[in-house]
Amino acid sequence: MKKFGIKEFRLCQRGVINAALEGRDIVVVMPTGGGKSLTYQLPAILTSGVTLVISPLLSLISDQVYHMREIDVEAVKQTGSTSKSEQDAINARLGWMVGEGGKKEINLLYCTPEKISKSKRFQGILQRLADVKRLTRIVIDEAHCVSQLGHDFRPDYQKLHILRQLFPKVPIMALSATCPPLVLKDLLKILGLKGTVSGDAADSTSTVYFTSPLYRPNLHYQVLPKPADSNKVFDEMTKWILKEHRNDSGIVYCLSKKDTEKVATELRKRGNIQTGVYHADRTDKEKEDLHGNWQKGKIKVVCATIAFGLGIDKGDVRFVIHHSISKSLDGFYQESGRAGRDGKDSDCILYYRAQDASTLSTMSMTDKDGASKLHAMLTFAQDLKQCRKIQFANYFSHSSNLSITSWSTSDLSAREPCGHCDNCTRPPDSFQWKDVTVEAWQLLKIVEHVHREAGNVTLAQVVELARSTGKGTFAAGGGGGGRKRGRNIGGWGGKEQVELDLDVVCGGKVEMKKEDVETLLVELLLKRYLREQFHSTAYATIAYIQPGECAARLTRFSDKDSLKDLPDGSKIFCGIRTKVKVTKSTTTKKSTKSTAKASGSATTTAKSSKGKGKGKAAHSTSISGNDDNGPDFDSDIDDQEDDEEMEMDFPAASSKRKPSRKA
Ligand SMILES: Nc1ncnc2c1ncn2[C@@H]1O[C@H](COP(=O)(O)OP(=O)(O)OP(=O)(O)O)[C@@H](O)[C@H]1O
Repeated sequence: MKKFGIKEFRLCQRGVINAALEGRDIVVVMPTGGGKSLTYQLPAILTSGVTLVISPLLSLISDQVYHMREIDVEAVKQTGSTSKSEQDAINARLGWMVGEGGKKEINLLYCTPEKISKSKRFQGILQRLADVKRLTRIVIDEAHCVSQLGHDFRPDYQKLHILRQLFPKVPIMALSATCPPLVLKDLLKILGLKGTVSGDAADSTSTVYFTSPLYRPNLHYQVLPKPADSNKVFDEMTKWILKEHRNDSGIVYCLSKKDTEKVATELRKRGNIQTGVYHADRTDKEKEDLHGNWQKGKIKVVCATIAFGLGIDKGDVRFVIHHSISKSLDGFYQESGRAGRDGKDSDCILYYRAQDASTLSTMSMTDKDGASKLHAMLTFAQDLKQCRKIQFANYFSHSSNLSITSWSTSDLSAREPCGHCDNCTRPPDSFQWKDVTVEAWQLLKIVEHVHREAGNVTLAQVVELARSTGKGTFAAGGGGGGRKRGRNIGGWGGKEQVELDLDVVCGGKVEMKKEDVETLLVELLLKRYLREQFHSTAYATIAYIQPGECAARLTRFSDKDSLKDLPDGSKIFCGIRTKVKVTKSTTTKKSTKSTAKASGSATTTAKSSKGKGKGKAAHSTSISGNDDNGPDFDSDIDDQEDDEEMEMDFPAASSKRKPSRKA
């Protein structure tokens, strides 16, 4: 333990290590940063022979090998990018281990799944080691990747079923941070493992299953309002970092490659913060340099897309900021979970502006269950009342069938509030739980009217219309699907600017701040009073707002006054921020004031919607994989040529797929 610099075991580490030393098949599900690596690294140096570790990413493998060598553990890697001479040297050492030995034994042999499935030569070497009982155990990191039911399916992981066939006597250890019951069942089947028993009731043949609480009390969650003006966002982010984490390491997750560059530049410019950039278009050399400089502390804050992170072994990340919401709560949990892996207090900050919902929804529309996943993320971001821990627990117990008890710790049950997230510490007068039935009715009447006139409006345009004084206009004739659908003005595709008289349509202007109207619109989308209709042009995909299946519950009323008699259960309530928010410095346990105001415009990908209203208000998003504004789903997978066969690039996995280019 001294070698690894740790004083005591965490969570179920001791149990896993003992089971590994007994040569059992094991499945370990521990949260990100829980300390899974130690559970095979320690047994690897306590037993003779080689521990084979299969890992999905080259960067993760390099990181692990680097750290092991730093503490004098004999770790090597065999991937498609390992040079021929290095491979020969490693193979020679493995050959000695099969024979008399005599040279320094290899403890840990890291490789990619491709190396196993595609290199017969490598399989042959492992076979010889197994024959003489020198292949001590096989570790499969991120093991949920074997299952198509999980969110990170990798076809080459599925081919790992050959391990049990080739090496039936070598124990297998499958590690994951996210393994819902169905994925676990699939994983056991694919890897040829027997049914599971828990660590404390382990009979001698079953697979031993260890799981740890998913709740990490050292992570302090806050959702901060994202200002409309992107310069204000940069100002506030800079101030926050300098005040709370001046010399700490952190990550800022951004939606697009372009955003990562911009955020890095602005933080450097405004606060002299040592930033680095990571996304799929960076060269291997640039990525490697960044890793090195980040580990050494020369770079403090990495501004990155989600391509950065899986398996990054840096314990002292004191904060993770999301510049925009993630596409799912699963993604957000994983990304923010890269903070505080050393167990110390760390901050997870989400900058949220309701209008970002439009950007994200166009990006998620091609994903399987994209809309429902995004809705869960939005529900989390909009919620100003319920403890973040309880929200996570509820979400994961429903979406993944994970037992609610996964969120219990020895001193806190899953249903008890954490006491330190923004919602637990929010001063009661900083937000109002407001009856907004009248405003909701007004917005629905506007959307209904536009729809009836065969018009198309985006979320931003509804906000503009609702708050306009006098008469607003919208573009009709775009095939909005209403009664007057197909209205063709001035030839093919022509559109007519139609006036909307707020007094007539909904009894006047909506008396709410812009950002509150945005928030209410998202609330109405989440509650199915509104729905989104996607429209693809040659340049972008646009999310238009239309009446949803529940709209008639309110639109059946012809005037505001009739709403007064609605029972409370039929009214619409929404959490509205009322004044300057007090944020807590979770690391220093001090209180600090955020100057954030809940106003704002999307800083994301607004493109001209070509004739849809006035370009400024139209909110649309490109989902082209080549577009620099697009999301970044690359990962540093092993795609180098192997000694015998080409290790193919991973075909697009469900959640890592680059969205198809819209022609
Ligand atoms: N018992 C312990 N005490 C203190 N620190 C520990 C302990 N075990 C592990 N760590 C540290 O915790 C950090 C995270 O460990 P590790 O990389 O193994 O997490 P993980 O579970 O593999 O996470 P991920 O799912 O992100 O890969 C590392 O910096 C590691 O050194």
